[in-house]
Order: sequence, then structure tokens, then C-alpha cells
Amino acid sequence: MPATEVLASNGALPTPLPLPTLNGHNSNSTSDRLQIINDQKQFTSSLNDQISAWSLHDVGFDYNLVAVFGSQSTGKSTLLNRLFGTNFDVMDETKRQQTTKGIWMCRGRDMNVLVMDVEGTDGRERGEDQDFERKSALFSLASSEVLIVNLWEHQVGLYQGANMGLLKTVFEVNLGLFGKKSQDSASQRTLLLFVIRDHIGTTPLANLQATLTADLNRIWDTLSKPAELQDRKLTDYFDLSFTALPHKILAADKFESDVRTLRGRFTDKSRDDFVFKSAYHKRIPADGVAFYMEGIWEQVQSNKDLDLPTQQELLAQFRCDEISAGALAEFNEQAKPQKRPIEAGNVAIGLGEMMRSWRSQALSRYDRDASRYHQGVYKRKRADLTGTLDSTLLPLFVGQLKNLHKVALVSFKAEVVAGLKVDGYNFADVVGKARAAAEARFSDGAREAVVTEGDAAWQWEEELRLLREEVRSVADILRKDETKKMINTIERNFKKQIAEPVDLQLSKPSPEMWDNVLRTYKGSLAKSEGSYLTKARSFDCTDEENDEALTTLRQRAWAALRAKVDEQTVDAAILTKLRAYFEEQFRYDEQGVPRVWKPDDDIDGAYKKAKDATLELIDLYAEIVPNDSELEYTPPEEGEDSNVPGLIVFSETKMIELGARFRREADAHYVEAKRSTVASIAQIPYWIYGVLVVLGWNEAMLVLFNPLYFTMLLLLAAGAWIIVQLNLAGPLMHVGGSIALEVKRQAETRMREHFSEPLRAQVKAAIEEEEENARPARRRVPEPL
Ligand SMILES: Nc1nc2c(ncn2[C@@H]2O[C@H](COP(=O)(O)OP(=O)(O)OP(=O)(O)O)[C@@H](O)[C@H]2O)c(=O)[nH]1
Repeated sequence: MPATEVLASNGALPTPLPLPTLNGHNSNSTSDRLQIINDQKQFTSSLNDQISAWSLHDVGFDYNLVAVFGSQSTGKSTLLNRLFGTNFDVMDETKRQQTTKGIWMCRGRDMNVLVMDVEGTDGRERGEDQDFERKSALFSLASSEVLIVNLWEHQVGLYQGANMGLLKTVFEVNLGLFGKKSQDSASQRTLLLFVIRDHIGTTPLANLQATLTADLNRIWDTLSKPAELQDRKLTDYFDLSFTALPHKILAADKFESDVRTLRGRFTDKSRDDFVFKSAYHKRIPADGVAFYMEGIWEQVQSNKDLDLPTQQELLAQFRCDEISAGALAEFNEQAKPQKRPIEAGNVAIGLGEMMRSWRSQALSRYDRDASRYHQGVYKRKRADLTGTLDSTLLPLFVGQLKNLHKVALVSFKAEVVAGLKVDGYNFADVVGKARAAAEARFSDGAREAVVTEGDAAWQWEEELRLLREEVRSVADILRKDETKKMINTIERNFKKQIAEPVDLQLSKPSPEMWDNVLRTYKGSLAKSEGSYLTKARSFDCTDEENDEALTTLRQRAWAALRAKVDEQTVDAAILTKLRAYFEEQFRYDEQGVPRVWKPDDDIDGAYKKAKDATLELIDLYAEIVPNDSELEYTPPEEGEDSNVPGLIVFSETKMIELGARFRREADAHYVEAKRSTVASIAQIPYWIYGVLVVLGWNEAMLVLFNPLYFTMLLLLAAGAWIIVQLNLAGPLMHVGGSIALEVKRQAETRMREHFSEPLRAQVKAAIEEEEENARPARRRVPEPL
């Protein structure tokens, strides 16, 4: 009879079940059935998908597994369909042939129960078939929580008929396998629910129960048990429960009502006799059931020990790996986009929070699905997963640290540079603040990015140490620049301070000239050093740096003084000074009045004196030597990059050259002086005019007493009178004056030439003699001027 018909006719369930399709699948996925082991003893590959289709994949432990065991055609499928609303094939009464082949599975209707309909045993000794019987029975017993043992009433008490031989084998293998691994038999308890069919009632259930229990115990006693399990009882592993159902056809109503009552034991958790007690649960999460059962079947098939704990571990390994891989894939998807920017040197904002979130998501996803599996495996795999997650995150963390380091250093530099632009800044303050900000920025970022905790917490202190070192070296460079700048400023001020006093001293040569110059120099230098040290304190400079800076400062100060001195003593300048000094000595008298040389003046003496005094100036200028030995100064040693001149201003050669040049100029003055005396000598003496009157007396008388000359004289007088009358006297006088002057000049020139010839020879001789004697007398302090 078809399943639908059976159900419809018996009305065991309120609504008719859908008709199964030919290939065993149905449009309503929850009522689909699946042959999990076929005639060829192959385990299906679709069980996992089917469990998903039954919407049981994610229910975790919230499901139960029940199987049926019994002879062929004892109404097993009929019973299962009644109890669970399944649609297993039921034998067509008219044909009376075996219907269930292999093992089928169905989801219980409106309940999270996986129901297995197992091919019936035929109770006969048959080589091949017995193998499948044993295997399928072992498989059912090992995998299900509740095994329904279905038998006719009349089979009770029969050894073969009640499959007692088969049960014995199954128990034996079970004991050997469970007992070996699991001392805690409670975790592997199974309920054997005996359903006695076609119970007429003449033999009460209690008697049947006693017979069956006695039979089972007898079987148990005769089992060949492992040595260490000799004293184990049947009840240590199995709970036994018994129920009877009346004849399905002869007492149809009673049958249906009793089946409904029995169904209550599978559905009503509140009942004491609820069959799916948690003690029977195999603790395999629903999403692992397919794999687990396949493993059991493989072991049954290959006749390996039915090592359930190992099976559970294997399953756990497989599933935990799978779950872990899923979690890891999702995690990698999340982490991937951050990788490139970090590698490119960017600081990822909130990286730590992101990483912690990806990590905890992955772990909670793993925990959610994997924690139901074997705890040892679950924990081991969790540690592996955590390791993998952390090793993926660590490079991001390390990259983040590097980037934070870089950013902190850049911001440090920028902050210091900005701080140094503010007027009146204090270098140490600016650097200190920027350093603190950079370190805080780094530390905050690094702390945020740490994902792990406790002893395994990622370390960033080493990177902070590196950052500190770099900040220090940058600060050192900046400080050196700053020191240089400061020294430059001090040098400028120093130059300004010494410029005027030194110019003044050098332009008025005196024996104390260098004393004054050095006094000014030393005073200004001391001031400059003082101002450096004051500022350097705010720079946190080391003593070594201070020494170095002061050395530089001294070198520069000296160089500045020397530059000033050199400027004042270049050829043109020094010659001007010498000339001025000489002129002052030679051309002006003690009152500063210009001298007019008279022939009897001692020009030679004055010339020599002035010249010698001036030449002594060359000695004075030639070396920076103070009179007061306390003011003596040793110029700083030459620096690597500077060429510090010493105290010598003029070399010997230079002095000779200057002396020679000066002498030439002085000689010109001498000649000039001599000439001016000749000019006064060349004046026409007044007595000459008297001589002329005396010598010209006769010629004048001749004019007066000659009528012709007299007439001409009168004419001249008349002409003169007319000129006076006409006011022409002025212009005529002017013209006449000019002519007279020209005549006078001509006459004078002639006369001067006449008188000066012997004097010129005398001057020339004097110059030659002078040059002959010219030798510079070195290092002589000139006479006080
Ligand atoms: N006498 C009697 N017949 C029943 C009972 N339940 C079912 N049947 C009939 O027994 C026959 C076999 O029923 P199935 O449910 O197919 O039996 P089965 O044990 O599943 O058969 P296989 O799967 O072939 O081993 C059918 O014709 C049913 O109508 C019952 O309680 N008493």
C-alpha cells in the first residue's frame, strides 16, 4: 500500500503527507527522504545538503536521531511514518515483498528529528546479506540516540526470530569498541526501545518485557568482552524501554490511539518517559552529522574498530578546519583592503579597532560553529586559527608602527620649524614640546593598534626607542643650525661693535693704537661670549658643543677684527694715512698752520724728521702689538674651515714696498717745498726800479726838450683827457693792465729761468743722497707725536 494511502486510511496524522516522487525527492524539502546507504553499501554524498534542505544544518545540538531495527516486513516503515510523519515506503500488502533497501533517512514532520529506516533483517544465515545486516545494525546503534527494536509479539522468546543472534554480534562489537576508548560509558548510552507489534494482550507486556530482558542479559553474559570490561553490565551502556502495539488490522482503532500515545513520547519533552533524553545525544552538531555518519559507515565498512571517540575527533578536525577556513576567508577579505595603504606608508586610522573587530568576528564565527565539536580539537584548532589571524595582523601592526614613526618624526620637524618662526622662541621649549607631542602621537597610535593581550601583547617600545633616537638626532641637527645662526648673529653684532672704534683707532695712529684696538676687541668678544652662553643654556647644548661654538666665535671675531684691520691697511688706505701724517708733520707747523718755506728755513731737517716719523708708522701698523703686555692677545688656532690670520699685518716685503712708495710721495712734497722757496727768491728786487730811473733820466729829458716828442706827449695828454671825458678810462685801464701783467709774467719767467739753474742741480743731488740712505728701521716705536 502507498504511504499516502496508509496514512490516509489510518489517520495517524492530522494532515496527509505528500506523495514521494520516484527519485525519492519531493517538492517539500522538509519531507524529502534520502537513501543514505544504498544497495551497493555506498554512503550518499548528498546528506549534508539534504540536512540543509531540511533546515537542520544550523540547529547545532537541537536535533535527535532515531533508527529502527527489526526483521523484514514487520511494519517498521509503517510505524516510523505514524510516529514521525515521515514518508518511508511501505510494503504493498498484495505483493508482500521487501520494500526497504539499504538505509533511508527522513526528517520528522514539524520536529527536529532525523529518522532512519533500516533495511530489515531476514533472520536467516546468509553470508553476504548477514554482513550488511550486521553493518547496518552497528551503524544504526552507533549513530542514533534511540534504536527502535521492532518485533512481532510472537518473536519474543525466539532466539533467531527476534534477531537475538544479530543483537549479540552488534553488542559484542559495540562493547569492544565503545569500551576500549570510553570509560565514561554514560556519554555513549543508547536507548533500546522495544516495540512489540500485534500484541494480542494474552501475555501482558510485563511478561514479554521480562522475557526480552532475560534474553538480552543472557546474550550480554555470553558476550566475549574485553578483559577490562568483564564486569560491565548491559545497563551500563543501554537503557531498555518496552512498549506494545495492538494488531494494526484487527484492532485498528486501538492501534492508532496507541501509536499516537507512543508518538507523544517522542515529541513531548515534559513527559517522564520522553525518549530523547540528553544523555543519549551523541553531541555531534547537526552540520557535522553527515560527515560523522559517513565516517562511522566507512569504519563499519572497512571493519575497523568502531572507534567513536576517534570518529568524533576526526569529525571535529575536519569540521573545525572547515569552519576555521571559512572564518579565515572572511577575515582575509576584511583585512586585505588595509594592507596596501599601510605598505604604501599611510597610517590607517583606527586600525587597532578594525583589527580587533575582524579578529573577534572570525573567532566568534569559529566559536559559534566549532565549539560543539570535540573540545580538545576545537580548542587546538582555535589556537591555530588565533595564531593565523595574529600572524596576518602582525605585519599590519608592524607597518602601522613604521608609518606612525615616520609621521611622528615629520610632525616633530614641522612643529619645531614652525615654533622657531615665532618671535622670542625658546629653542629648548619648542623642541621639548614638539618631542612630547611626537612621542604621544606615536604611543597613542601604537597602543591603539595592539590587538593581543597579556603576555602575548605586541610590543612597540622598541620602535618608540628608535623614534626617540631619531628625534634626538634631528633635534641635534636643528640645534646645530640654530647655534650656527646664533653665532652668525653674534658675529654680526660683534662686527658692528668693533667697526667704529677700530676705524677710529687705526685712522689716528698712536703708540696706544693697538692697546685701544685690543681693549675694544676683548671687551666686545667677552660680551659676545657672554650672550652666546646665555642663549646656549636654553638650547640644552652640551659642554662640548659650547666649547666648539665658542672656539668658532673666537675665530670669527678675530677674523672680523683682522678684516677690519686689513680694510684700514690696504695699500691705498695706508698710503693715505702715511701721506696725511707726513703732511701734518711737514707742511703744518706746531699750531697746525700751513708752512711757507723761506730760503733760510731748514727744509731738509724738517723733511727728514717728518719722513722718519711717518716711516715709523709702517712699523707701528705692521704688527698688532700692544704696549701694555696685559692686553697681548694670542689669536685662536686655525680652524679646519677657516684661515685665521695672525698678528702680523705687513710682511717685511710689504713694509719695504710701502716705505718705497711713501718715499716717492714724500720726495714730491720736498721738491714742492723747495720750489716754493725759489719762487720767493725769484721776486724782482725794488732797487732795480731805482736803477732803471737813474739809467733812463737822460732819455726822459730828451723827450721833454724835443718839440717833436713834446708835441706827441701833448697829443697823448689830450687823448688821455678825451678818454677820461668820454669815460673810456676804465676799459682802457683794464686792457692796459692785462697787457702789463702779461709783460710782467713773461719777464719774471725769463728771470726765474736765469736764476734757478744752479738750484735744480743742488736739489737733485740732495734727493739722490736721501734715497741712498733709505732703509726701513723695523719695530721701532715712533717718538711721541
Ligand atoms: N499484522 C500487521 N501488519 C502490519 C502492521 N503494520 C503494518 N503491517 C503491514 O505489514 C506490511 C509490511 O509493512 P512495512 O511497514 O512495509 O514493513 P517493514 O518492516 O517496513 O518492511 P521492510 O521495510 O520491507 O522490512 C504491510 O503490508 C503493512 O500494512 C501491524 O502492526 N500488524
